[in-house]
Amino acid sequence: MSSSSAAVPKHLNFITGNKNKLAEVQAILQGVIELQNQNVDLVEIQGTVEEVTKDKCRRAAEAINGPVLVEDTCLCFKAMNDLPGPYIKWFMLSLGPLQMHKLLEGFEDKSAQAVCTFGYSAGPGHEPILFQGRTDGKLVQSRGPTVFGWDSCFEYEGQTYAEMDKSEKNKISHRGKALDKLKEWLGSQV
Ligand SMILES: O=P(O)(O)OP(=O)(O)OP(=O)(O)OC[C@H]1O[C@@H](n2cnc3c(O)ncnc32)[C@H](O)[C@@H]1O
Ligand SMILES: [Mg+2]
Repeated sequence: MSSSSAAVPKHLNFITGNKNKLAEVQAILQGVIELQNQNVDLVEIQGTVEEVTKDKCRRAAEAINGPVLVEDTCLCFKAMNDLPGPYIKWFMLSLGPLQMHKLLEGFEDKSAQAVCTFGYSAGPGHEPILFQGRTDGKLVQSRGPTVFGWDSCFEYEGQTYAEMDKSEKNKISHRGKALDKLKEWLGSQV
């Protein structure tokens, strides 16, 4: 039997191999809930971001045999009907942040949307619950430190994510917005 209902967790076990993601999630959830981390290499299927995150969450719950939090991040270009979306990681690995803007060179519309989807499962057999945040911006030539993924080529209100202070990014970011929803859910559980 599959169920999403479960008591509110005392801590969250965030399964990710991405240190930069982990650092942001730790900063945003500080003082809200205790965060643990395990790095499990999870297969990521093809599909919509919701399908990818749910599947990732189920696999993580089975691998750990317990409650898990996972997250999948997309970068969607309007001119490309939302591609690369969940496949942005492979474009990042292949092009890197310095060449990413070339993807939209032939298009006038540089609009991009960053999408972050967290999935929480209370354990194997428990249906994942999703929390999603979206931030609109545009794809630009890299500006700022190239520390985290495509931060230096995603511009939001005149600044790239990489040019912002971390705390500033976390306030308006796709991840910050998704975690606002997770916090609201945690607060609503008794
Ligand atoms: O283990 P997981 O959590 O899956 O970590 P990952 O690095 O594989 O992450 P994703 O599958 O979600 O792929 C998203 C890609 O986008 C990058 N990314 C994620 N969040 C980002 C952010 O806030 N700013 C810039 N790049 C980001 C990340 O480095 C990946 O290349
Ligand atoms: Mg991944």
